[in-house]
Amino acid sequence: MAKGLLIVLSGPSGVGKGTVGNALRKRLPELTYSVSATTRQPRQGEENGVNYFFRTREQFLEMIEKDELLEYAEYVGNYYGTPRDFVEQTLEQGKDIFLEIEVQGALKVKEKFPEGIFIFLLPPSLDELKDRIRGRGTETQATIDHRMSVAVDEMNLMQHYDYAVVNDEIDLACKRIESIIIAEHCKIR
Ligand SMILES: Nc1ncnc2c1ncn2[C@@H]1O[C@H](COP(=O)(O)OP(=O)(O)OP(=O)(O)O)[C@@H](O)[C@H]1O
Ligand SMILES: Nc1nc2c(ncn2[C@@H]2O[C@H](COP(=O)(O)O)[C@@H](O)[C@H]2O)c(=O)[nH]1
Repeated sequence: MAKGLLIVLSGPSGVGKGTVGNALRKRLPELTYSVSATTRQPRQGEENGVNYFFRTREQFLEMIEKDELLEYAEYVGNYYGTPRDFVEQTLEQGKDIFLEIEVQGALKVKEKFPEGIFIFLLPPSLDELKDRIRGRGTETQATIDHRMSVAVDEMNLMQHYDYAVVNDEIDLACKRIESIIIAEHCKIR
């Protein structure tokens, strides 16, 4: 059986990865979505095992030690990582899997799965990016400033990706990503 496609959506904080990812879930229910582990505190409304597996720092370090993560990164003071078994089993079953992760982690996945599809989500402008992080109302001013300074470095790594998609409008960004996935399925490998 042919393996599924590994699709990675990445880009700076606040660009809309989660929003676009959620919209894609409705449009593409046949995709399997990876749930990450993190040491950050849950935001209001977030559920353990649905949005993230919320873990203590000790539990996360144990996952690293046991090699249970496909990749992990320390991002703005917290750890985030992709549980390995779920990704590998999904691909083996011939199903596509979708990861929504930050840039350092995406580049580590690329080293292990160069055949994956790496999509960089871009904001229409840096001012709009800042407005989106601030508008979400989940971060302190210090975290917003930190995430914005990381964002500038992250944008410089876009060249390592296969596709750049501008998230100007959620619906358009989803259509662009859907088109990429359809085209990748038609590719002669
Ligand atoms: N196309 C868009 N137009 C306007 N606002 C948007 C758009 N996409 C997302 N947003 C808004 O921007 C904010 C950030 O979006 P979201 O949380 O999805 O970003 P993210 O990239 O997942 O962030 P993080 O990496 O910090 O988790 C949210 O308030 C969301 O509603
Ligand atoms: N390298 C990884 N990055 C991840 C993973 N899961 C989520 N993320 C990214 O972290 C930042 C911050 O997320 P937030 O929920 O605190 O706003 C964001 O860019 C996520 O995409 C992961 O498993 N590995």
